[in-house]
Amino acid sequence: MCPGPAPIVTQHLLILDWGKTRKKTSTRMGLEGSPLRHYFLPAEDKWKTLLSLLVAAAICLATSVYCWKKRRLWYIASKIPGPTSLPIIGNLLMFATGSPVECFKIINQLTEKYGPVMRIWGAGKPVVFVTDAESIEKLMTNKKLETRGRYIYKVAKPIFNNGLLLSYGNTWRFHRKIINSSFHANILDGFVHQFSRLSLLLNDNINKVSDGSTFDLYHYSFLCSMDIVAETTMGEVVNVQVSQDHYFTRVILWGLEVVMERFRKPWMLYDWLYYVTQVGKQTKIVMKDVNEKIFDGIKKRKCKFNAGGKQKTDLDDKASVSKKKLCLLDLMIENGTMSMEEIRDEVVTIVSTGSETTATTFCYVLSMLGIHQEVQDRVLEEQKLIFGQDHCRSVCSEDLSQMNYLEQVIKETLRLFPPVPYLFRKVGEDIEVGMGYTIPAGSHSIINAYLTHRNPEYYPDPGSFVPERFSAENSIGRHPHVFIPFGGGRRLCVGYRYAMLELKTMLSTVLRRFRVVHTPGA
Ligand code: HEM
Repeated sequence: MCPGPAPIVTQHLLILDWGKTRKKTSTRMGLEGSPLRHYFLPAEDKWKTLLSLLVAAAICLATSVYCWKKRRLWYIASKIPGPTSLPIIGNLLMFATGSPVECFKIINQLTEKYGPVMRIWGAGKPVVFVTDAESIEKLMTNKKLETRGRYIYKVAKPIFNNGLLLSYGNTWRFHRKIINSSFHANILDGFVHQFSRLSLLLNDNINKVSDGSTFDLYHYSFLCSMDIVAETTMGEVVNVQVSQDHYFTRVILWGLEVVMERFRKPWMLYDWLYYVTQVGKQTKIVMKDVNEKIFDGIKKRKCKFNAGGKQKTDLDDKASVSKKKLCLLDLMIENGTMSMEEIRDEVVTIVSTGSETTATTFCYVLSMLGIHQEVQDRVLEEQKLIFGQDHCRSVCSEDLSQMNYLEQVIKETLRLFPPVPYLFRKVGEDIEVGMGYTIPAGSHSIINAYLTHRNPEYYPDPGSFVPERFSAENSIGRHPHVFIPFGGGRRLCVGYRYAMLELKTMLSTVLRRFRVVHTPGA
């Protein structure tokens, strides 16, 4: 076959290019016309070339080693269905809008398309989303699955430091044991009168603004749950419902800002970069102020504890627990093994995780009751059976144990609107999940609670609001891992019983006094 002209032209151009370069170099060196002129480069150019070659070789070597190490992870993950991706950046461009709502929609669409075990790529790492009971159970019960991953850790570290949410390994196990015992049933029972007193303040606030028009309920419910969690954790009367300003409110609102900012801008994960930005500098100032105040609070409670003769509380002795009027901080101090910094981390973690979630759920429950008036009527019937016509009586723990229907309403609301829709886990060993797929060690998995709760296989007619789904008889036979608003496994929400008692108290107090009405389009 006759060679075409194209390669010849290409070679010719190449030769011409080389010729030009050599000519320039040899003219500079005075070697014009010498036979050596083709072989010499100036010393500085030689070093530059050598250095460039070395850097290129090092990059090639590092890339090859990285790819070699990751080959197994990539191979196993590539068997899981998911969208096609670009080299290095994976599927990150799909989420470039940065809007949480858009990202949420995209993930739901991808899961619909690729199935209950779906994989995306994020900068060389597979991220696997699961929504089926079998996979969730395998993930939740895996002993090596106890960290939420480096990304979550980095994002939230400036606020929570080594609190329960972010810690892992022995530190987490040790602290979790102490905090689990602080949430003992007898301690929680003792909190109900505080829940009730502070919910009455919420009623007063709602009363001031409920003139028949709409208002921002979240603002008031957030202040109330803030008052509740801060008082039961630190033992201090915080009263943000009255004054609206307290260091706890500041740290939580600031914390939410920081977490969202770092989540949206991955380069902010580098501390050296983050702390020179305006937000980073402000975080330092806010946290310094908050930490000083929390340390003060801890010192005061320590003094009180020491003055009381350092007697350990027998948590099973209900009478002595209620007499002592303990807060969660007291039990951490009593334990005696946690440092001031460790206690601070846990206090900030509990106050932050315990306020926003309950306030959001409270608002969703009232929205559902506004839309479903017949459900609100049933809730009120149950309240009448417990309280008669008394709209103002305080709630006690015996009352709460009778609010079965209200509990079903809360659970159905949490099913439809879980405040934590995604549960993050770093996979420590290969895990065989549903549909025969394996999630390889080193990848990230995200349990999609939102879509699991809306899977018609587990909840027929999933979009409808039907609290009766959670009655005792209708719950028989339901897979334990398809209702996961509080997560599950070893990292199950430590405050889930606290949250249910608090929500029931707040809702009972408000619903006995006010009728919630839905305003279409508001
Ligand atoms: C409706 C209210 C609440 C919801 C929906 C909720 C939900 C969750 C979820 C989904 C997790 C992660 C579980 C996992 O990864 O498997 C979690 C963890 C946690 N929650 Fe809650 N929560 C609520 C209320 C509370 C309250 C009131 C407190 C404290 C007073 C609290 C303290 C915590 C803590 C400390 C963790 C970290 C536990 C650990 O990793 O060991 N939460 N919560």
